[in-house]
Amino acid sequence: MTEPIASSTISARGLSRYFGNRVAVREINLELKHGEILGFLGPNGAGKTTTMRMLTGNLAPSAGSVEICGIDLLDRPRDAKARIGYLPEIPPLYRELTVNEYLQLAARLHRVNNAKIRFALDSVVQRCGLNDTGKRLIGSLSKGYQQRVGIAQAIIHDPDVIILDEPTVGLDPNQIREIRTLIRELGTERSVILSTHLLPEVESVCDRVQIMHKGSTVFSDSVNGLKQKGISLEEIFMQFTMNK
Ligand SMILES: Nc1ncnc2c1ncn2[C@@H]1O[C@H](COP(=O)(O)OP(=O)(O)OP(=O)(O)O)[C@@H](O)[C@H]1O
Repeated sequence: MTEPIASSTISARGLSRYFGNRVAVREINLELKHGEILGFLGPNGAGKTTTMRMLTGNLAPSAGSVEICGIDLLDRPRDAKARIGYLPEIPPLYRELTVNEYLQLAARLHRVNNAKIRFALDSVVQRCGLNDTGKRLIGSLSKGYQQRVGIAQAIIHDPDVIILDEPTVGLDPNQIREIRTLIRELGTERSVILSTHLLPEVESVCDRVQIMHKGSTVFSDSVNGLKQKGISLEEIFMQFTMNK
């Protein structure tokens, strides 16, 4: 089937999620284009992970819609999900597999054509700096390298949208820098949503920022726009999320 030409890679409208009577996410709108990196911020419990799980088709919304490259995620989940790569907060790694075994498995799960698996694997290994680790057990790798493997599984099927939930948590400053560089590279040709509690990370890597608080979007702007106004992200974050 010919896909519609979509200007947005990801577009969420009125996305809400209730757990029993409690509202975790309330009427979120979110839009991203090719080559944009969005910093997704909010205090603990704001609803970021719940939103990202809905955007990736891992949690059904109570209301609202999500389109990935113009494809409705609820109507055509398989086609829409083929265009999304997701690194959850706890990366879905199998410690007892080697890096190569795991990435081959990830490629199959993402339905990469058998004839293209070798190429896909070589390309993510190169891209994520995993050369020389192919035969090592994932459980024996440092946390930084495990995180690279987590990102590699998220991009092995060459998705248009990459969603990363706190990808630098627990890493040392050198590892953080390396992962940031990788995210910047990925963001030049795809759309990336980056959830993080590190505000300097957003200022250095992202084009736009969206802040959630108590389930709702409370702020959204371009990072350059903030810089031009001479306002730091920390001031904005505190203004919109403290004592409210
Ligand atoms: N499966 C669930 N059942 C009940 N409540 C849930 C469930 N998942 C999330 N919640 C609630 O939804 C709200 C939003 O949680 P969520 O994990 O999305 O926040 P978050 O912004 O990602 O937080 P953090 O920064 O701590 O990861 C919280 O009040 C949380 O307790």
